[in-house]
Amino acid sequence: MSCCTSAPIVTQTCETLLSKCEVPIIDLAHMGTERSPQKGVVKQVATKLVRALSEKGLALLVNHGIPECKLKAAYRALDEFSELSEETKSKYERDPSTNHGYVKPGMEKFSDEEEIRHAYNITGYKGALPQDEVPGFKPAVEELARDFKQLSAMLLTALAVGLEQSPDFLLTKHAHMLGTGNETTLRLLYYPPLGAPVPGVTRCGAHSDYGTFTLLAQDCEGGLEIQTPRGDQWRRVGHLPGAILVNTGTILAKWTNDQFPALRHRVVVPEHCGRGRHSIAFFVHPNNDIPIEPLDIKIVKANQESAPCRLQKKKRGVLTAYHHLQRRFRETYAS
Ligand SMILES: O=C(O)CCC(=O)C(=O)O
Ligand SMILES: [Fe+2]
Repeated sequence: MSCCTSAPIVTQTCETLLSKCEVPIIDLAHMGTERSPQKGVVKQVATKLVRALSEKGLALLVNHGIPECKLKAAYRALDEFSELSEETKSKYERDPSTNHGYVKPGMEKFSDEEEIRHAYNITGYKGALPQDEVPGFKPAVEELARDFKQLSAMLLTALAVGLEQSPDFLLTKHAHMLGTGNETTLRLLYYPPLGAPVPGVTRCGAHSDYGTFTLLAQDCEGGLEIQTPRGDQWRRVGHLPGAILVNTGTILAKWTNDQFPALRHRVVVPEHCGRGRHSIAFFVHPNNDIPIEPLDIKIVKANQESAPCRLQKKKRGVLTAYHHLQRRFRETYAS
C-alpha cells in the first residue's frame, strides 16, 4: 500500500480551508454512547454541529472514536482487491438492486471527464465480499461499518438536539442503518497514482452527496475540493491527520429547506506526482419509506432570528428516501 511515510514529501504551498482556519473543528471527546450519552457534552456538540453545517456545510470531527489502524486496514484491503484480475473483480461487481459491490473505474461518472477510481460499496443487504481472495477484507469492513454506524447515531442525536427536537427525532428516521430498508453505505475508495494531471482525466467529478450526511476519512494525498456556496470558487479542504470530515447531503438540505447546504465537492489529481489516494465514505441515509420534504422545525442560527423550515405547503408527489436515491443513481451510473 502506498503510505504517507515512505514517499518524498512534497511541500504544500497551496492554501487550504484548513490552513486558513475556515473549517470548523468539532471535538467529540466524552460524548458517551448511544445508550448512555453525556447530555451536557451532546448539547455542546449539537450547537457546534448546527452552526458548522448551516454556515459552512462541513466540519472536521476529532476524537470520534474510530482508530486510524482500522482505516488503514480497510485501505490495504481495497488495495489488495484492486490488484486482482479483472475476471475475479467482476465476480463482485455492484448489484444495481442493492448498490452493494465493486464499482470499477469509469462505471460511475459525475462529470464529462474520465474518472479513475476503484470503489467498493458495502450495504446492509449482505452482498458478497472477497473473503477467499482478500482474507482481511471482511473483518476490516465489518468493524469499520459498526464504528461508523455508532458515530452516525451520536451525530444524529446531537443534530436533533441542535435542531431543538427530541434526541431521537432523527435517529428514528434512520432506525435501520445498514439493515434492510435503509440505503446507508460504507464505501472504500482507491484512486491509483496517475503521475501528473492528464487532460480530460480526474478522480471524482463535482457532485453533492445524496443522503442525510456523509462521513469521510482520507489519507494524506489530498485533492478533495469543495465549491463555495456562491458557486464561484473551488477550495482545497486540506488534511487534518486522524480527523473525519462530515458534510451535508441533499436529504438534510431538503429537510432544512437548504438552510444546511449540500456542498458540491470533487477530487482532483495532485499537481505533483501523487502516490494514490485512499478514502472511506460512510453515506448516512434515512429508512427508505421516509418522505423527503421540509421538516416542521425551526433552525436557530447564531445572531439571527430562528427561521421556520416549513415554508411551503405539503406538495403532492413528495419523494421517499428510496426514490430520491434511485433517481440520483440513474444520473451517475453507466448501464
Ligand atoms: O474520495 C473522496 O474523498 C470523495 C468521494 C466522494 O465524494 C463520494 O464518493 O461521494
Ligand atoms: Fe461525495
